[in-house]
Amino acid sequence: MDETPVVLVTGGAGYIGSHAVLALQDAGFPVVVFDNLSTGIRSAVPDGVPLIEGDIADTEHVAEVIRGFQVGAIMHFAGSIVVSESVEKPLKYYRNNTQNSLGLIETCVRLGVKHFIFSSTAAVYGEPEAYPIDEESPTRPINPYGQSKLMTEHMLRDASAAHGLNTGILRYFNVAGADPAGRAGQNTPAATHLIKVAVQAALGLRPAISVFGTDYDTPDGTCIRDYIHVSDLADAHVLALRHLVGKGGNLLVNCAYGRGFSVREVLKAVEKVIGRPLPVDDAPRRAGDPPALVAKADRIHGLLGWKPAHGSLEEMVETALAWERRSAEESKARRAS
Ligand SMILES: NC(=O)c1ccc[n+]([C@@H]2O[C@H](COP(=O)([O-])OP(=O)(O)OC[C@H]3O[C@@H](n4cnc5c(N)ncnc54)[C@H](O)[C@@H]3O)[C@@H](O)[C@H]2O)c1
Ligand SMILES: O=c1ccn([C@@H]2O[C@H](COP(=O)(O)OP(=O)(O)O[C@H]3O[C@H](CO)[C@@H](O)[C@H](O)[C@H]3O)[C@@H](O)[C@H]2O)c(=O)[nH]1
Repeated sequence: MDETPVVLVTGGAGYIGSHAVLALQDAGFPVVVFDNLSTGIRSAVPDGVPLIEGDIADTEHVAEVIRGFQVGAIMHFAGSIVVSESVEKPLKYYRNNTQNSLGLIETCVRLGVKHFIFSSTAAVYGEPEAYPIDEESPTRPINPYGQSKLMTEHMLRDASAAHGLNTGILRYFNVAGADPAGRAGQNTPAATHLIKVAVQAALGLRPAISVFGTDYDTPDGTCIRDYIHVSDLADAHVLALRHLVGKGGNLLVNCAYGRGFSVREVLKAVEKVIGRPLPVDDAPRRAGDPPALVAKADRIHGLLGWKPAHGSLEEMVETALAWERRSAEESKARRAS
């Protein structure tokens, strides 16, 4: 058994994928990144890691890379990720998240790649009837993004049963923060994520931050989410891969800490870190947003022995802020030269 197979990371030039690449490297796995750079950036891929620029829709290109690098495992991060956009452009999401995943899964089965780890999402749960949400909670997505991901989960489950593919389905809750050592962060300039937008507003890179919806049925009227630090999430991927390599089979886990913060609580944490008020305005609800998503996260601890190391909201804000500040300084220096 090859205990450290070569890992093909689709979407490895993106936010979470680039942190997973670092975690894989730190753990001694050889890595290849495959990315079309639609939202990812070249510089997010560490020196020495091959970056193959291509689209996962091009299954022959993917197959060539799998053969060429003798890939033994896939971590599939590539996808379209903005919930509200998925409501406006659902077919983009079914194409990029569902159809392109189908092509990738088929290619893996055809070429005998043994392990497949998939970036799924809390959005598969829709508007849960009970909290906290465990992995057996009903999956009834309320937006095309969540639906497009759930369909991929089903394909993986069935492909595993029929073809013996080992699968790890990781349902991420809200991912935030940046590598504490400053090696990676969230680069997407048009990112829509709350903590990213808030730290950009804190640095004056945006005029203000809007609170989308203040009339939800939650204690302060704003949406509640279970935020997870991206480096803890990246570590969970390495543990999931080791689990599949060692034991085979299938894994379905929530990736979260099991506690929720409202939008207003997050903005307060940012204000505490920067030591002054943020420019905040109240705005209408955003399409496709469920009021609350908070996980039961016992399974990931039990099955993988996962021990989060960066769980405080302050650390998520601080690392995101440090990354944003550095990126802003670097682009200022580039413009000046
Ligand atoms: N960010 C979150 O809070 C969150 C939560 C749950 C699940 N996820 C999932 O995690 C994964 C990574 O998300 P992220 O936040 O890093 O997003 P991201 O946009 O930073 O990364 C996605 C990467 O995939 C690449 N890509 C997209 N389509 C591609 C294609 N057809 N072929 C090749 N490359 C392609 C992009 O260039 C980018 O580098 C996504 O699948 C997303 O659905 C993210
Ligand atoms: O400028 C902003 C940005 C966000 N929000 C609110 O903050 C919460 C979190 O939003 P955001 O950070 O955009 O994340 P989500 O829409 O919850 O989606 C993220 O988390 C999901 C899992 O819970 C993943 O599936 C998605 O890919 C990922 O984008 C929501 O209530 C938003 O309405 C604001 O009020 N103002």
